[in-house]
Amino acid sequence: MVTEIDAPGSDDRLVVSGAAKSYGRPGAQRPALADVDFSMNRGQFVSIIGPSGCGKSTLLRLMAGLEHPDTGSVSIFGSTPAEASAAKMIGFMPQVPALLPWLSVLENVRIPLKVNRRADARRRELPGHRPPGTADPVALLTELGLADSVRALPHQLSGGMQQRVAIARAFATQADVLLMDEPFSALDEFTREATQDQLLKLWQKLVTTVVFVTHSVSEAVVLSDTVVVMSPRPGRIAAVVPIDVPRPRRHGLVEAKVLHDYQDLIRSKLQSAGVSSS
Ligand SMILES: Nc1ncnc2c1ncn2[C@@H]1O[C@H](COP(=O)(O)OP(=O)(O)OP(=O)(O)O)[C@@H](O)[C@H]1O
Repeated sequence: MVTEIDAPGSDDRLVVSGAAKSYGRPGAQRPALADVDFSMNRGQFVSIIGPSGCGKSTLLRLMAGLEHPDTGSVSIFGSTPAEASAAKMIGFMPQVPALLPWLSVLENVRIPLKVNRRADARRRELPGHRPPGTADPVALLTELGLADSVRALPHQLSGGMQQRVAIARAFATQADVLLMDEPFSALDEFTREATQDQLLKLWQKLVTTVVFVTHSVSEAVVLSDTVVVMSPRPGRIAAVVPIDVPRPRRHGLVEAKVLHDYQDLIRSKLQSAGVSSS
């Protein structure tokens, strides 16, 4: 059964159906993911939360086409992850910013724009794609508060600033879906909250679909339309929690209380799934 995260729509959904994945040599394989089903609509911000080792990154890699499920399938708006990846429909943001140290901030953001024409042509041929396009790197960096740092080298920036450069780079190609693997886990709380706000502003402005892996219950609640709770290894979808709170979510005591209630709900779902603490 596919867990619907929102109302169904034709090719405008990202769908994972019955995906299972094991690692290890034949005869000694250990399952990492078992029978994962869900679907989400274009433009949603969905977070995946679960205990360490439950397969969150594996699931993201299946969506990115970096690995293949042993059984089941993944559809990115009607295309396979391999097709979507070749057509640059997918942006991937890892835990570490992975900036090229010899290039300036601006040059780092421009890297994915040196996309060959073949990728643009492929994107036009696929169903459910956005028209190939780019966001202006300087405008993105300005939006992220880095207008004065465009000529700086990565080592001259703080960790939070480097992560913002990586966000700008991820948004630069206007990918249809951004897959983000714990991008803020190394940031201090203050920087993390500021960076979350900036990510949300760009997400709303550029109308991108985001799948965001995190260990943080509060981060998942404040960012997401829907939080997907995974059980311990082998990972399954234990619960899908829509966060029905208007945006922006940071202001006002009433909203803060609602957000805390959602955090409690997700913690209880994690406990029911067999996670001892979060
Ligand atoms: N390439 C691999 N080879 C062998 N085992 C792997 C490989 N990749 C992941 N695993 C195992 O699969 C399981 C799921 O890993 P994964 O990194 O997806 O979990 P995770 O939920 O993202 O963990 P964390 O929250 O700690 O980052 C883990 O037990 C991990 O050791």
